[in-house]
Parts: sequence; C-alpha cells; structure tokens
Amino acid sequence: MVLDLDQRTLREIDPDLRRAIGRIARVPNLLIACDYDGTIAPIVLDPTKAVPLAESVAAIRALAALPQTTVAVISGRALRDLAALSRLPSEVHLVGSHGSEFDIGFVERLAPELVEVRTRLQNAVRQIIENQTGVRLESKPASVAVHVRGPSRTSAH
Ligand SMILES: O=P(O)(O)OC[C@H]1O[C@H](O[C@H]2O[C@H](CO)[C@@H](O)[C@H](O)[C@H]2O)[C@H](O)[C@@H](O)[C@@H]1O
Repeated sequence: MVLDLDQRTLREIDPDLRRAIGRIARVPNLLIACDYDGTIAPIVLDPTKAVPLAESVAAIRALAALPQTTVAVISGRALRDLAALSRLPSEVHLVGSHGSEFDIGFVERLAPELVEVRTRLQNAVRQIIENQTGVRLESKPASVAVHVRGPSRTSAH
C-alpha cells in the first residue's frame, strides 16, 4: 500500500492511528469496504439526488488501483440505484440491499412468495403515507424505505 503523506503530516497523526495504518499497510490482501449514504455521499433531502463527494471518489479510485487491494461500497440502496448514483468504476465492487445484492440478477432470483410479500408491504405503506406531504416511498428489491426527512415533525409522526 502506498501512503502519499509527507513527513510533517505523518508526525501530526495520532501515534495509535499511525501504528494502525502501518499494520494495515503490511497485510497481504486488503479489503476496504465503506458505506454510501452519509459516508461518501452527504445526506440530502431527496434520496435520488445523493451523489458522492469528488474527494471520496478520488480516494476510492486510488485505493482500488492498488495491488492486493479490493474496494467495496456496501449500501442499503438497491444495487441499480447505487450504481447509477455513485457512477464508480467497475473495479469498485458495489453491493446493494444491505449486503444481499451482489448482482442485478438478485431481483430475478427472489422467490415468488418473497416478491408477493414485498408487493403487499409496498402497497400497505403506500396507503399509509398517501396525503403525507413530503413523505417519500423508496421501493427496493428486498425492502421498502419510507423517507420522513422532508415533512414537518407532525406528519413524520
Ligand atoms: O447503507 P447506506 O448506503 O448508508 O444507505 C442507507 C439508506 O440511505 C438512503 O437514505 C438516506 O440517505 C438519503 C439521501 O441522503 C436521505 O434523504 C435519507 O433521509 C437517508 O435515510 C437510501 O435512500 C436508503 O435506501 C438507504 O437504505
């Protein structure tokens, strides 16, 4: 692993952290896994507008280019949405649905009874939130998210 830090920066790093970085740098194979929302993409009101910080993308790309290093972004989002929003290169492994969705075929492999439960859940939630201003429903392959960040406290409750 190549650390692009000058001597002054290295001295300023907390000694425990410096030792930890040293240990990581010596492992034969390194897996770097990180979250998406609130980690590399700042939290925003509209979930469809959450894009990663340029600095985070640059760091992830640089890490993914290192030898013996695997980089993954693991998210609660649908894999398709994660790929479209993050626009990370193919050498970065994307995993959606809280670690269940490693490839797009996941959706087709879902058992019909699970699809049925998900559809019932989506319909029930849709009914509950209709007329709630600013509440958003996000349908995902294995779950449903209800976003209440936008509306007033009254309608969120
Ligand atoms: O596992 P993560 O990558 O952290 O995903 C967790 C959930 O993130 C998204 O929702 C959150 O971020 C939105 C955009 O900033 C924000 O509007 C929302 O209030 C947050 O809860 C995403 O929409 C979900 O599907 C993920 O499960």
